[in-house]
Amino acid sequence: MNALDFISSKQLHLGGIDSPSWNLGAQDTGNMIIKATGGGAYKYADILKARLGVSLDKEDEMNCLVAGANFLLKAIRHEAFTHMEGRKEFVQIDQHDLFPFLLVNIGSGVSIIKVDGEGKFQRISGTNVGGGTYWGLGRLLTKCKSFDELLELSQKGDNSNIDMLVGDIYGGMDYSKFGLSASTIASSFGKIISKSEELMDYRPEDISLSLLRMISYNIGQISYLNALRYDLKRIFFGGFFIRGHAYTMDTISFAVHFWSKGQAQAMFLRHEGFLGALGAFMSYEKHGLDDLMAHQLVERFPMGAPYVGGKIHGPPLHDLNEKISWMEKFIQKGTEITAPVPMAPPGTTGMGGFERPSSRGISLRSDSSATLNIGVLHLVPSLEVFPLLADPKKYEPNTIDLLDHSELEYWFTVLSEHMPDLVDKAVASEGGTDDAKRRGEAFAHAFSAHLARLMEEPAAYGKFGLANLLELREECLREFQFRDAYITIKQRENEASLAVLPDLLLELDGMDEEGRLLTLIEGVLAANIFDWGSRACVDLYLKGTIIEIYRMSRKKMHRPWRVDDFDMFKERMSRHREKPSYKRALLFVDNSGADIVLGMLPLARELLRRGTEVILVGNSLPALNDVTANELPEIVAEAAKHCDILRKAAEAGGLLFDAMVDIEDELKENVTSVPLMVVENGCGGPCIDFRQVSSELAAVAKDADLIILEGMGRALHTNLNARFGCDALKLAMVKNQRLAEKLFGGNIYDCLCRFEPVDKV
Ligand SMILES: CC(C)(COP(=O)(O)O)[C@@H](O)C(=O)NCCC(=O)O
Ligand SMILES: [Mn+2]
Repeated sequence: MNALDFISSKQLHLGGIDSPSWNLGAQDTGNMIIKATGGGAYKYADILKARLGVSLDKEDEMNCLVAGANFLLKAIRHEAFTHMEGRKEFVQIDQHDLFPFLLVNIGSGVSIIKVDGEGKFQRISGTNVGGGTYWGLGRLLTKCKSFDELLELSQKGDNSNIDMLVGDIYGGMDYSKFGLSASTIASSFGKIISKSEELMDYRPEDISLSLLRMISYNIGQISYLNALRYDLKRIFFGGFFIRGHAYTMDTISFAVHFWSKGQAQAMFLRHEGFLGALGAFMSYEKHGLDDLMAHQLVERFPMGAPYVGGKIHGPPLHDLNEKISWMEKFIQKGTEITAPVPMAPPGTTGMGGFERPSSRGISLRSDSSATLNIGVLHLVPSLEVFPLLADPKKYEPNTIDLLDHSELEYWFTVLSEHMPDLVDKAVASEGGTDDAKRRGEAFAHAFSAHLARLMEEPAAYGKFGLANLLELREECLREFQFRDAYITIKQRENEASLAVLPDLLLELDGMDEEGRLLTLIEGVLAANIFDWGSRACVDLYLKGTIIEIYRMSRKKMHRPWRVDDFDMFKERMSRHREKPSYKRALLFVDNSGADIVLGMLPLARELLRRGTEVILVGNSLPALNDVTANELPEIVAEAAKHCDILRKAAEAGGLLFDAMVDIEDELKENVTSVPLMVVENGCGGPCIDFRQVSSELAAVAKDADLIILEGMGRALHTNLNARFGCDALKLAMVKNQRLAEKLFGGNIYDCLCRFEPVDKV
């Protein structure tokens, strides 16, 4: 009822109060049909019609379940995971090798479905002993008021008080001939028959645990036997009974593992609670979602649910303050529900039965109470897999695995400590108004709540690497309408760097080719120090001007660098004297200011001078002080004022169309240069995931034979281990002590110049 009031008050069924139908005041819902499935589609049809005027179009439950599962497994990265002894491990299913599989839906009863393809499935078996049995018997035998309460209770139980164990029969010994340990359950609830106690004499915790184990093992066993019948290796479990409950998943996994002797694997789905609803949604005709691919979907984790694509769906709010206070309440709520569920002290779960599935600590808690781990899927049809990845299936962008708790803890601290400075910059970027301050505070709350959630459960958002975490921070800023937190800093640094560019170019032009190439690479590495995302660098900026820091950084460029493939690169660059070494180079640029102006642009100029087409690849959206693709043409235009090579190339690449009004006619006629172009990468964070890049980038990449990745985000945090189908040069200064130690046994400010030719030089 509350939900209906809520929907109706905000007219959500009409698309929200800011939809055109709301503005027109015409709330004609006469023809509005919503696809629905399951028992609820029957139960709530009348009331939905009466309250909202919406009719339900009922879809077959089994069809929907299968369609939902197929969609998730094909379209969502790392949708499936295993859960053994409290450890969640994500599994990447190859969408071309998905079928056949067994889908076990555990609702009140259990359906066991063999899925052979899209719309091709068979209900091969089932059992009437399911979630309803657990809840029904549990309610009778304990005083629990809810299913979740019953589950929570089981975590504090000891089933050896209820179940008859092998050890009870054999005087505490194993029945080793059949591999049955003393703690194996011989008979669920069997111990009760030999005692005279009444129900009230048994602990509800123990009863709940025995029940849960009895039912979960039974389902696991029946499922495995069915998998065996059809020679299926993969079993996916879903349905109301599981609802992300770690202990239930462990028990089922254990049963499948035990009976199959490790041959079959129980898997679970991150979004399993949505199978039916998704399937019903998929049944709309012509929604164009049939051929969705994982690379076109971006999962985001907004904290302020009412912000969707910058629009606010919520009660009629009059000004931003109201939105923020609403949001703050929501965030408050979000933080509360991330508080860990109190756990039973270790050892009290004296489990018998199959060897005790030992879930570790807080991972026993149910995910179902935490709403923050469900992302919002954004369809971005223009995203594509980068065509130059050597093997997209093997590609893993993140170098650091945040599922490693010590890593997560470290980065949690780094990002938390960086928050005050980031909020300062963000607030200043929006004029430092009271409104900006409030949003700054709300942003800090939201991002902290995400961090807390992940600390509590590292796998809460699926397979989440450092790149995702850094992007999440940018998404949070955008969610609170900070368009570009470092805009002023970026502009200031661009100006200062452009002012000294002519001198640098003059110096470079006085060098021979070999010396120049080295100076240029040194220049890129040195200028990569301008990184407002690094704590150490931000501290440095308090001590000197941009140019002073740049000079100091240049002076410290002693070779050999920590990773130093320069000679190999130099050799490759001078291989063909008569024709260009490379036809087309993609330069993945990083920071604004000296980094782009005094580092990457001069390197681009060198490549152009040697006859290589250059494409500068910039971020689609701002992230820290990274230069965006939008900002690049203006920077190039300014630089081109001091340099013929850049000017001609930029003209050839169509970059100077508006910017250069004062080009002389003779120059215009004499466009013989190879082009310099700019494309966006499709990213909104400081790293790059090559499984999802802009189609524009994918298109120009097809003819590229060199890629240069610059900066920590793009060449270290991500892609350090990535292999490409063309030559790759990875350039970065390591601006973090721990990372330098961990990756290279080195120190902060060490440099990486890694050259990875496809054919060895
Ligand atoms: C956010 C960054 C990846 C940006 O580095 P960049 O790509 O600009 O070289 C980097 O600054 C970083 O990892 N910072 C956090 C670690 C620290 O403050 O030491
Ligand atoms: Mn950067």
